[in-house]
Amino acid sequence: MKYTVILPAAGRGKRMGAGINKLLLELDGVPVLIHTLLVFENDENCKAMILAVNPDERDEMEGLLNRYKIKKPVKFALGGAERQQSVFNGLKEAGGEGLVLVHDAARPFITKSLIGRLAEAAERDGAAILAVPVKDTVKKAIGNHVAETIERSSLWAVQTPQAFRISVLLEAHERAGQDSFLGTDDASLVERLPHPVAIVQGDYNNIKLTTREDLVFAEAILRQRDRQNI
Ligand SMILES: Nc1ccn([C@@H]2O[C@H](COP(=O)(O)OP(=O)(O)OP(=O)(O)O)[C@@H](O)[C@H]2O)c(=O)n1
Ligand SMILES: C[C@](O)(CO)[C@H](O)COP(=O)(O)O
Repeated sequence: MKYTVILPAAGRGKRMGAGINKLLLELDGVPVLIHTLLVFENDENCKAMILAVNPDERDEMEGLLNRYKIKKPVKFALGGAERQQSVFNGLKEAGGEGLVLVHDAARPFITKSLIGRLAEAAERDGAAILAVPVKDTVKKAIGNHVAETIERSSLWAVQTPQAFRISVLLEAHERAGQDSFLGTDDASLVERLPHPVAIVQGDYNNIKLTTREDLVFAEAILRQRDRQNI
């Protein structure tokens, strides 16, 4: 099933500490942003991309799209102070019906097969997310002492893309705005409608480049893919 993908790309990469938007850092000589966009460029089910960007980075990003010959339709939306606002601004450019995916541009290791499985689930249930079982024990703290250990068997580490029927996501963002609710992912806005959200098994390689250590993992993933000719 065909979809439009919204790619929030307007963060400032504070935790990466590179002094620039981490999406402009290069992996194997190619900007992180382009690694991510090429997956959607090469997915025949992707109809169009909507990139939420910082105004001061738009020209540079547009130049990268031309340099790396991104041919699919790309619309630009205004990045917001929060990821949620960036996504909402992108959503307003997505048209009113069909399937929309929201994918962190900082997750360059997404694959067509994961996207396909996710889109199928969202087509069926109206909303679906990629997630992987948590591997560490997770605890709640009060100050720097343990308050509670969370039962791990039902915990998932959530990834993107997250996929939705456009009408569902639009209602969720509008409701969150009315309630001044700020979520760290789009699914949390849909859950509170309430609307069911399906979980689709993701991949531990589908990491979000957040801190410097992630760049080391990223280079290792690229080397592994080169060896496997992915
Ligand atoms: N106001 C924001 C914040 C984030 N993002 C995007 O949302 C994705 C996930 O955000 P995150 O990993 O937190 O990126 P940054 O906000 O750049 O990181 P930091 O919080 O360390 O500054 C990234 O592709 C980022 O560019 C965005 O479009 N608009
Ligand atoms: C959307 C997300 O990638 C799901 O894990 C995550 O919540 C984004 O968090 P960030 O702090 O905006 O990177």
